[in-house]
Amino acid sequence: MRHGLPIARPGQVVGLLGGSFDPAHAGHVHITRQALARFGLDRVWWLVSPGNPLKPRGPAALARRMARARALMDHPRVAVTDIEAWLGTRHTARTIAGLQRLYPGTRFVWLMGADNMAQFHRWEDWREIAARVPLGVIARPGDRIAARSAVAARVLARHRVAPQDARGLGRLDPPAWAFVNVPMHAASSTAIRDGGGWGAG
Ligand SMILES: Nc1ncnc2c1ncn2[C@@H]1O[C@H](COP(=O)(O)OP(=O)(O)OP(=O)(O)O)[C@@H](O)[C@H]1O
Ligand SMILES: O=C(O)c1ccc[n+]([C@@H]2O[C@H](COP(=O)([O-])O)[C@@H](O)[C@H]2O)c1
Repeated sequence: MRHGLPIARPGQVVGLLGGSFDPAHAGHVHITRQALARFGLDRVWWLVSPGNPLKPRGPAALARRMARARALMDHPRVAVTDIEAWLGTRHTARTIAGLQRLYPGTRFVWLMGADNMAQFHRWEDWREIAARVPLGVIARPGDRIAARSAVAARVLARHRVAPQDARGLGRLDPPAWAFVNVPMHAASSTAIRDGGGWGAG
């Protein structure tokens, strides 16, 4: 897959890691590897966003972010994609609806760091997202408690899957979500931008 859509075989479980990736960093690579193992995923697709609808400042050019992400994420079961630009979506609910139409036999899991779980109730149609796909939430320094006490975590409390059962997450019918307390990685795009640029990972 270079440009356009990646291939998924029917029945595969594909984790979707949406992000600004402005720029991609070692934390993204770390959580991707953790997600493959802990959530029993066959594949992970990075969805490099045209722009987070909640972030006031637009990110760097998509082509530049894609190039950086592809240079960094080198794994046979991971694809770096610009699917949202291709679909013309930037709201996750619409992206997932589009992917489910395009890949009717594929099971998707939405992946996110604990910081995004804490904000999840502010996303457009977040309840629809939780009704469409299981959610795999990964620990992030400083945000573990916020994620587990988040509005969405409370609303979805009875659908939470124990961490030891998270490997089967992709085979469950939504709503279902799991929080996994993996070894954490402190990298962040903000820190890289504040540090003066995209030179370091
Ligand atoms: N170090 C990390 N640990 C856990 N999750 C992470 C980490 N870095 C990024 N993520 C998750 O990856 C996804 C995409 O993150 P994003 O591209 O916004 O990177 P970021 O470092 O959070 O960027 P920014 O600092 O600009 O907000 C989000 O779900 C985010 O929670
Ligand atoms: O759909 C929304 O309303 C929405 C609001 C905030 C963030 N998101 C998505 O969350 C993912 C992570 O965003 P970011 O900027 O934290 O990397 C990315 O795929 C965004 O499109 C989606």
